[in-house]
Amino acid sequence: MTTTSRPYYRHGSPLSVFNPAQGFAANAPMMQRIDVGDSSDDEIPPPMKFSALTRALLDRAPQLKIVRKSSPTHSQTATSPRIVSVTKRNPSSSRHTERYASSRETTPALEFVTPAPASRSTRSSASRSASNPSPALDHIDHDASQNFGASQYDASTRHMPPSTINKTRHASAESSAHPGSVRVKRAPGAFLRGAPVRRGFRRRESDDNVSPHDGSAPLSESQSQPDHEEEPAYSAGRTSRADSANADSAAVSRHDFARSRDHSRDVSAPSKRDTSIDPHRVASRTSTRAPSMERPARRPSVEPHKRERSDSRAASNHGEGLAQRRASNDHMASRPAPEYQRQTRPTSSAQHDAIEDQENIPPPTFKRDRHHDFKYLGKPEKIALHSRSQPVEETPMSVSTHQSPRRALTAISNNTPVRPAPPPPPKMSVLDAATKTAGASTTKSKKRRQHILINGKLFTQMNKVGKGGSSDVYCVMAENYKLFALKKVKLEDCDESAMRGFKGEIDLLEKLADVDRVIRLFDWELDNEKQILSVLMEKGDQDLNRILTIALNGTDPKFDPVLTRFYWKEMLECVQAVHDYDIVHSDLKPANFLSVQGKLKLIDFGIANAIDIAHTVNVHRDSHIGTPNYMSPESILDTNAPTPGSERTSNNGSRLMKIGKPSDVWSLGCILYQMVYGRPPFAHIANQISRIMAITNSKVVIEFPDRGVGGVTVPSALKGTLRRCLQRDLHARPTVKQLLSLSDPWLYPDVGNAVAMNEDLLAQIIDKVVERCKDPKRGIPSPDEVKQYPASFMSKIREMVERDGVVG
Ligand SMILES: Nc1ncnc2c1ncn2[C@@H]1O[C@H](COP(=O)(O)OP(=O)(O)OP(=O)(O)O)[C@@H](O)[C@H]1O
Repeated sequence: MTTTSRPYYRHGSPLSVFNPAQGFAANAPMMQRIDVGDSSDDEIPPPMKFSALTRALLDRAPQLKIVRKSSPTHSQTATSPRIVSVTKRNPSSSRHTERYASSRETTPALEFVTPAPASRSTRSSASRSASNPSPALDHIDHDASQNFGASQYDASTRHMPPSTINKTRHASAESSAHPGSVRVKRAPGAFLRGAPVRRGFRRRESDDNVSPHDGSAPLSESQSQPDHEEEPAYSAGRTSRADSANADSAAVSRHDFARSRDHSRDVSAPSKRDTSIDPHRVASRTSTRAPSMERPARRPSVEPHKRERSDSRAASNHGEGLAQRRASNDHMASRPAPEYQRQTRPTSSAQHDAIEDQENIPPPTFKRDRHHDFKYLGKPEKIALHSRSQPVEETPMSVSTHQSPRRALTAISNNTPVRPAPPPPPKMSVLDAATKTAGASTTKSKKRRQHILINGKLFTQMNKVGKGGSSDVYCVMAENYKLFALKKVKLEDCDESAMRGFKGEIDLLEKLADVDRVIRLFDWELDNEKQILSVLMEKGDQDLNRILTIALNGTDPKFDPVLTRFYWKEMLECVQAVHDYDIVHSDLKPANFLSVQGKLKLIDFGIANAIDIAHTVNVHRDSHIGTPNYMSPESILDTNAPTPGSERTSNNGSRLMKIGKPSDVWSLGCILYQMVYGRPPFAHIANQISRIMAITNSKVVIEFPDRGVGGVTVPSALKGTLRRCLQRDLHARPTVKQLLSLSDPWLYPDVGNAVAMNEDLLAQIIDKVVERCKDPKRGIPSPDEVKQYPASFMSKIREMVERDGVVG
């Protein structure tokens, strides 16, 4: 799309009324707003009347050109020469050559330079001719631009290759075809009112952007960059374009035009290209733009002084403008061609004529099918509805449906109430939220990460692993990442006996430091200020109480002889280790056996003591002793039945009792009983006092059922071990050393010549003996023969076990 000054008015054309004699100047805004680029320009003008001299020259020359140069008074305006070229060979083409004078005629003969009438800025539908498949029209376009003298062009046009004009226009006109052209209604009534009636105008993107792939002539750098040149308000060298814009935004009447001109600065909407030039300015305009002007319409008018300034800027900023054009060209080239630009262009003259004929029908701007319209423009329907809701007649601005959704939304938001504020952003990042621990866990986490110094060595306190009657046990990590157990004993509530007990425990642990079956003591520290005794020990995995709880309280618990035997032997090993040091633990219970890497170890020597020569030891017990389930009768009797005046009362009032190694054996027997039957021997007695009385009362018989947990048969050897350990007579109890001996049938059932026996096997043996006795031939067996029977039967049973794997 381009604008050229055309001094020629068709005879009889409504535009002919605008001549200087009638007060209309070529540069009058109204004139600039008139776009004669419509197809009406293509009408064949009436034949010209030539003088005699002219006709003589025409007769002489094979071809004649009449060039009308602008008059001096109009030369400063954008007045272009009018070149009339007459070609003899093809008279019919005069129609076109009259519109687009060509200097490339191969045989120019004569040229008449005639003063051009008052020029008017017109918007030439050069693209139409450029898009015309006719080669003649193509070169005519080019030549026409070449013939425009420098003085006749504004500054911007001067720097632009002539083809720019054609290129700019042809793509839009051809690709968008009917809806995009400027329409000047030539209704007689409208012209009588003094101005052509603008039926509608659509400025499309294709007017400014030329797709390099739309099949037209190759684009030069300038050709593809008319945008910055065309905007008078924001870039230099846009006079031509500004004229075009003025024409685009033609008002219906002079009154309308004047109004639009008065408010041109305020109400003019920048074209879409403006956003690429200065988004801020566009945004500011958008904010003040009336709803009807939300579309980037062309300026209704451009004041003359502004155009002059644009012209001067065009000259000085040509280099900059060129760079902008290049950048814009790259940008536009990278943009996908809109759908309408990909429309099939007519290639035949018939098609071209069909397009030309469309000017005679009402412009489709106001009667176009909505869906078709926006399919054609590639715009959302919502935007189209909004845009078209603005009646053209009520605004001096041209209303176009060509607007970006962004602009439409902006305008809508300006007219809508303030939207509710969005929800506040999250106060913390996703990572913070994911890693955050809230509430008590945070406190615990901080405590876990507490650093502790024990005799100058730094440890990191971690989780708590156990809790006793007077202490808490934590897992701590040394600087070498090894884990230890730290037992923290609160001494503030402890009396002297308790303090003595803790001191005795440390002494014993230091004494048993080399004993593998005793938890190892590494270090200890007494904090007198905080009254805390810290004991750093080897860390165990879990105590036997937890192991038994899991095994006995699980689903379908069953007595497991193998596992029981294993832990029984482990416990014996631990107790044997301390008994070897003549130390009585005196508080054996499952919780004091700790599993460390599969091996049980003893902990909690708080009331343990070295034994005296009499194999008894004075043990100080206070009230904090827990459940009596594992307490031996002698320890209970001594505790519960002190004899007045006896030595069983200590100086500080605590109970004093003499207990020895047999007491630990009783306690071991209680633990074994629990493993077989699921509970200690007297745990079924709910009342605590009754339970203690039952333990000490020799008349209360301890039951040893044949079936253990889950109905599993309890081996006789196991029951034998239980019966021996749980004797109230401490002297009758076996020692730990005996329980560990290879002769123990429970711990070592297959040791020696012993074989497993059951009732079936025994019945077979008895049947054999009876049969032998009933044999009349052999008679009653002799005494010597009877003496051989045991060895004979044992041999056969072993053979049977080895052969069949089972007895019987
Ligand atoms: N070295 C250790 N490694 C792992 N856990 C331990 C360790 N020492 C103790 N525990 C856990 O802590 C619990 C209490 O320990 P301990 O019996 O020594 O404390 P206590 O205050 O003496 O208890 P009690 O009231 O029986 O005298 C144990 O049952 C065990 O689960």
